[in-house]
Amino acid sequence: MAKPLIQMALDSLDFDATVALADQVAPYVDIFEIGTPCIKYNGLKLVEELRARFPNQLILVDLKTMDAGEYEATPFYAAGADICTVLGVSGLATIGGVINAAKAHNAEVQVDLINVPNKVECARASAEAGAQIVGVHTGLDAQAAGQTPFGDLQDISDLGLDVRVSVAGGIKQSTVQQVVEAGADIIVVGAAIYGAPSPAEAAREIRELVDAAGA
Ligand SMILES: O=C([C@H](O)CO)[C@H](O)[C@H](O)COP(=O)(O)O
Repeated sequence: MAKPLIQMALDSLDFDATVALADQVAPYVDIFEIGTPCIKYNGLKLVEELRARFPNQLILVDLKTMDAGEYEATPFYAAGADICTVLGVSGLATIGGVINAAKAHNAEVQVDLINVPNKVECARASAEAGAQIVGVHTGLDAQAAGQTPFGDLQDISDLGLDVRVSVAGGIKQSTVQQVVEAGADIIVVGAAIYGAPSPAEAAREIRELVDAAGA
């Protein structure tokens, strides 16, 4: 099994603070996620900036597309995104549109299972449609209501689909081992890094934990 990748969620609205945070944690992360509020606020310019600064990290743009898949995703791939997200609840027509846009740019698609009622069915259909990643995701609002992604992660990774499985939703140092053991290929961490007194130190700890758990 390949070592899981670490995805840092950049969830600030501030352009310069986002770039500065990315600089601090770059040695420890594999993927920069431009979070949904951040990409809505800052747009393509931030994708271009991070693409130019970080040739060694993948860039995921968390569009959470709900309609007009190909039309919405195309400029973000053209600006340098390696991965864009589309909502599982959008349906296969929209997911297929984002897959078309990704193919045209030799890039990838993540289907976000957030709030999907039948996650197993959606993950299967997304894999069959050609998505490369499915994301098990407990959003910030659901986390505030006490939910976690752990049960869903196990259900989706147990399917053994030909996709990578990403997990997001309040992952922190104490839950890294659990999600690696449950089969996560991509571990998304936001608040546990950007909310730490030293984001670089928190990212370094997460890197060590992921590498140790995946060894
Ligand atoms: O995707 C996210 C959320 O929907 C806002 O865009 C977060 O980036 C993701 O949940 C990771 O952040 P944490 O849950 O704080 O680790």
